[in-house]
Formats: sequence, structure tokens, C-alpha cells
Amino acid sequence: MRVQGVIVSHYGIAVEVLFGDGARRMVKVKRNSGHVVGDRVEVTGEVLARLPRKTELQRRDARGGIHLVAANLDVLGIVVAPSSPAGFTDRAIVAARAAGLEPFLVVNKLDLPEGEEVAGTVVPLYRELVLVFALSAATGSGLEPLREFLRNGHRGAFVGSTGVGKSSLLNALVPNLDLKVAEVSEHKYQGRHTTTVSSLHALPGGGELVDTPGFRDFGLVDITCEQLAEFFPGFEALERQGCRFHNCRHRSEPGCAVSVLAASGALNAERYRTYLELLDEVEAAEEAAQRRGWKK
Ligand SMILES: Nc1nc2c(ncn2[C@@H]2O[C@H](COP(=O)(O)OP(=O)(O)OP(=O)(O)O)[C@@H](O)[C@H]2O)c(=O)[nH]1
Ligand SMILES: [Zn+2]
Repeated sequence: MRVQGVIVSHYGIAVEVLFGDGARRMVKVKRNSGHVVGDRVEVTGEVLARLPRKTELQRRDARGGIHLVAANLDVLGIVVAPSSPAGFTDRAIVAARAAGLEPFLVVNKLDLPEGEEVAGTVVPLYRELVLVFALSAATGSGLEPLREFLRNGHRGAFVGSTGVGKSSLLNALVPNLDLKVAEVSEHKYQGRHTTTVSSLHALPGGGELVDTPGFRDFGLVDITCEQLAEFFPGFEALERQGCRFHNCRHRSEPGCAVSVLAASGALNAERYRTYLELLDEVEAAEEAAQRRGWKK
């Protein structure tokens, strides 16, 4: 008999499938079988057939390898805190949009004075572009609007640099989760090999969150310069005002509307710098892909 379900946990050599009637079962898979949490599957005995994906969320590791993080998410929460590196949010917004996910921003650690300071600069910069939630995972203040948003049937994950509070946030949102936080999590990367487990958790009242150990950053995977300009936060309106050349890359081309705005200060200078960095990266990746193509 064939039954449809969703992969809710991945243990490397087995996955846990949740079926429509609420039943759960472990099914063996080959290592690197390509299944990820969020995949819809059709189970026949011990055989898994994966159904087509709506979205794929990928990350790039330190060596440049690409890994699938989760399938069929529709939103991505970008978590920032006082320690967040410059440019992180803009890069994450582009990556989320390119993958077909709606990005939203979580400004965490609002209970700290430095947290409030970060919120003071970040919130005005993003609130017209994406949904922004300023909160404290530690005290729980400001969590309700985020719960309310997720409750509307969204399935998401959090990304953020180390220490911004992704695990703390999941613990605050998912009852009985008990993810390890901070000091303890350091040990995961020392000594013996531990299998990383990602899981999909249903939230009380609606919505789902995936916890994705090690998901801190992504390289921009396979996007074009045109997509970069289309998805880059703050360029949405600028693009329509029109540059002289339709294929303008908004670097220093004559008649570029974006570089004029950047020079006048109407476009945030740090954000424009981030765009130029990403543009260099995307161009380098395109050239590398082209060279590989010629060799074939
Ligand atoms: N003051 C304050 N501290 C917080 C808050 N959220 C998390 N922290 C602390 O920040 C530190 C890092 O939190 P984690 O939840 O482990 O951060 P993470 O993003 O999961 O970190 P990695 O696992 O390294 O990627 C811990 O000491 C937390 O207790 C908050 O809202 N306020
Ligand atoms: Zn331009």
C-alpha cells in the first residue's frame, strides 16, 4: 500500500515520516540519499519515493560544498543580534528570495541595551522591505507577533551567525524542544563524530519550524547578476526608475540610477557596499561556471 507523508526527522541512515493520519514511522534510507526534512514522500513498505519539491533551501560549507538544508519551506527567519556581521542580512534576503522563500527579520536580544541599539538601526532600514520582529528569546517579550505570523500556515527555519540566539528562539517557540544553547553547543564540534539531526516541529496553534544544526550562512548558490539586482533589498523601487542600460549591473555604468542614489546618500552606503561585494561574488561564480562549460 502506498501512503503519503512528510519527512519530519533525518538521522542520516533513517528518516521519520509523519503520515496524514498522525502516525509516524522510521524508514531506512541510504546515506546521502538526498532526502531532507520537509520532503513529501510516498511510502510503499520500506521504499520511499520523493514527491516534487516546491522550494529547496541550500547552504554552502566552508569548503564551498553545497548541502540541502530543508525542502518545501515557505519562509526564512533571518536572526540578527549585536554580534551579527555587516552584510549578513542583505545576503540572506537575496538567498531566501532566490530560493522562493519569503524572508523575515528577527532582531533578538532586545533585553540588552546593545540589542536595543541594533534594533534602532536595523528596524528602520528593513521594515518597509520585509516583516520585522524585534524580541527577546530570553525573556519572551515580543514573541507573540512572530507566533501569530507563523500560525498562518507558514513553514520556516532560522538562519543567523553564531550566537545570535537561533536555538534559544526555537526553544522559546517550540514547547518541549530543549535544544542545547551556547556553552554546551560548543562541544558538538569537538571530538567524536555526532550525527546532526534536523527536525520539523509543529507549533501549537499552527505553523512549523525546522531546526537546522549548523545552518549559519549560505554562499549564494547559482544566481545571476540580474537576479541579484532583482532580489537585493532596497533595489526593488530603484530598479523601476530605470538606468540607462537595461542590463545595468549598478556598479559604475553611465546613467546608473542606483549609483547616483548611493552617491547622494539616499541609498544606505553600507548596503550598497554589500551589493557590490555580492556582485563580485556572483560574477566570479558565473565566470567559473563558464570556464567549466568550455572544458566539457
Ligand atoms: N540577553 C539575551 N541573551 C540571549 C538571547 N537569546 C539568546 N541569548 C544568549 O546568546 C547565547 C547564544 O544563544 P544560542 O541560542 O545558542 O545561539 P545560536 O544562534 O543557536 O548559536 P549557534 O548554535 O552557535 O549558531 C546564549 O548564551 C544565549 O543564552 C536574548 O534574547 N537575550
Ligand atoms: Zn544601474
